[in-house]
Amino acid sequence: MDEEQKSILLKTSSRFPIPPGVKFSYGTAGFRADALVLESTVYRAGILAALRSIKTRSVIGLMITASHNKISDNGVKIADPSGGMLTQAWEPFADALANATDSDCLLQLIIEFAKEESILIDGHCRAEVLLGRDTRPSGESLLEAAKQGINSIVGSAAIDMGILTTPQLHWMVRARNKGMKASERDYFEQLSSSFRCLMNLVPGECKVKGTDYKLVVDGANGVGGEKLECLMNMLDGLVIEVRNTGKGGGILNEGVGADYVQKEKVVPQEFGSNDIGMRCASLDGDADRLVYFIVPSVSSNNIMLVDGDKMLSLFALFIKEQLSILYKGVDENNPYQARFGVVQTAYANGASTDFLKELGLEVVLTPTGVKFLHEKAVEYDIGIYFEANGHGTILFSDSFLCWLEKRQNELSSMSEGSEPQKAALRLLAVSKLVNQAVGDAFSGLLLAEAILQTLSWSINQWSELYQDLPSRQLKVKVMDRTAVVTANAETVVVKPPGIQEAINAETVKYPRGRSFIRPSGTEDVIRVYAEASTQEGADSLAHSVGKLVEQFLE
Ligand SMILES: CC(=O)N[C@H]1[C@@H](OP(=O)(O)O)O[C@H](CO)[C@@H](O)[C@@H]1O
Ligand SMILES: [Mg+2]
Repeated sequence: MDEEQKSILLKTSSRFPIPPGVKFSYGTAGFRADALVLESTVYRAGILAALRSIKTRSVIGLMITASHNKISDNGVKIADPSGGMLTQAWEPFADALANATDSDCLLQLIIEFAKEESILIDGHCRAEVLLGRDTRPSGESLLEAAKQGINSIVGSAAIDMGILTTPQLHWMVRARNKGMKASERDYFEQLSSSFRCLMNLVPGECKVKGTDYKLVVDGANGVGGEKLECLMNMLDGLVIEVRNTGKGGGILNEGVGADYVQKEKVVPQEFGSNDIGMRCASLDGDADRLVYFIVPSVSSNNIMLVDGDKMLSLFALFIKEQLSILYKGVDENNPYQARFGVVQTAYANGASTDFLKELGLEVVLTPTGVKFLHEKAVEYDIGIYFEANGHGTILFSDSFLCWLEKRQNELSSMSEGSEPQKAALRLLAVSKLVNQAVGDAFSGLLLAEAILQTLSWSINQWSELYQDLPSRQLKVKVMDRTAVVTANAETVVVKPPGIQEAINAETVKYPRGRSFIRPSGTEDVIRVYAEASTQEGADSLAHSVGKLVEQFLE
């Protein structure tokens, strides 16, 4: 590193001193904290993104968002060249950078890391970082900090893509690195044209018309509502009404949004008795999560939730069905045996896991956080992953897609319009509709809508795929959440000693009881999950385990 580069880093970093007494950690989904303490972190994440771009000789993404967190929080996460999350191998460097106490330490860290990773910071390797942010008011000044971080590595370009959903930015990074068109318009085009393709394949007798079949979407008062309004104007065969777009004065994630709806299981604001029985959906603050719900009656505020597990189940069922139709037309000696797998976390409702296994699917568990689920899902030809909260996607391997294209061409010349050919076309359309970089509420929504129409199902039929086991989630505030250490995809606590035995002793008291705890990676809390055969049982188990957390961690 030459002297000029060093002095630029020293000078710019001195403008972003780290706040005293805060420890930053690249958690489940990047750095998150009160926006007031984040400028130095975002500036440093900018440096990291530029270095990652030089190292990988690819375009990198930097997204400023705190998703479902409250509006005063913000956060930053990095998208790798594939469009997926930053490689976990760089997380310790991200932590070290964010916590470096002053400019000299920061410079030293960068020099050492660049040496270790053989990153040549000489101004000749050009770095390119795409920037996106959600609608949080703190986003603009944090964006400026990110730009300064990126620009402090000589030869780097920061490209502001404006206000975006998280999945849009990840999609753009992936598209750029694949040499494809990567504007927001291209993203909307890809989604709307693959949706059109699926809708054109809906059997004639299943086609529904008119506004009776309207979908009502809660936009969480965030970026998702605004962007969905753009997308829906490009869609045929689906009527969407968006509420909580953020324009009506509502506050981001306050009493609205997918996280609120899924965790509290109550009606979001602006929804009520007029919506009884309607198909409703809720996005989270950066539109990478989606859940569906129904308002069942006026008498209570409760909803009937169709969560990520049920979305996963619908998608898995549909894909399995299309594969079996497709294979019917394949030469027995030469079928492509697609490896089809499902990835969930410990938060998946036990009933969903049973359902998926009964379908004959391979189900694996990973720790919470898309980075873990995604990493596992890419091992399959078709890997579906979903968190119960509605974050997930379906990944297709290149080799399977290549075979599928070829097979589709054969089928169209041999038996145009046959069921196997339609199945091939549907699977190809799904691979384009579904964001291959990261979970995307818009992809999920359009796929769910297309499948419901193809099967001619109501949301009630979907919901009845299986009966959720009653569950409850709680958060417990403790002195030090890192005192809880888990293993086996977070299903067992190994520290503090003794707590797992105490949790077991509580759990056995409840029929179909299951409970686990883990430190949150996005909030300063310990999360408690409990499941049992009755709601009272789940509530009481969660409560008792919450008490254990207090006892063991005070
Ligand atoms: C129980 C739960 O919903 N946890 C969420 C939440 O992570 P925590 O580490 O639990 O705070 O935010 C993550 C990022 O959005 C998401 O991936 C994850 O599923
Ligand atoms: Mg989110």
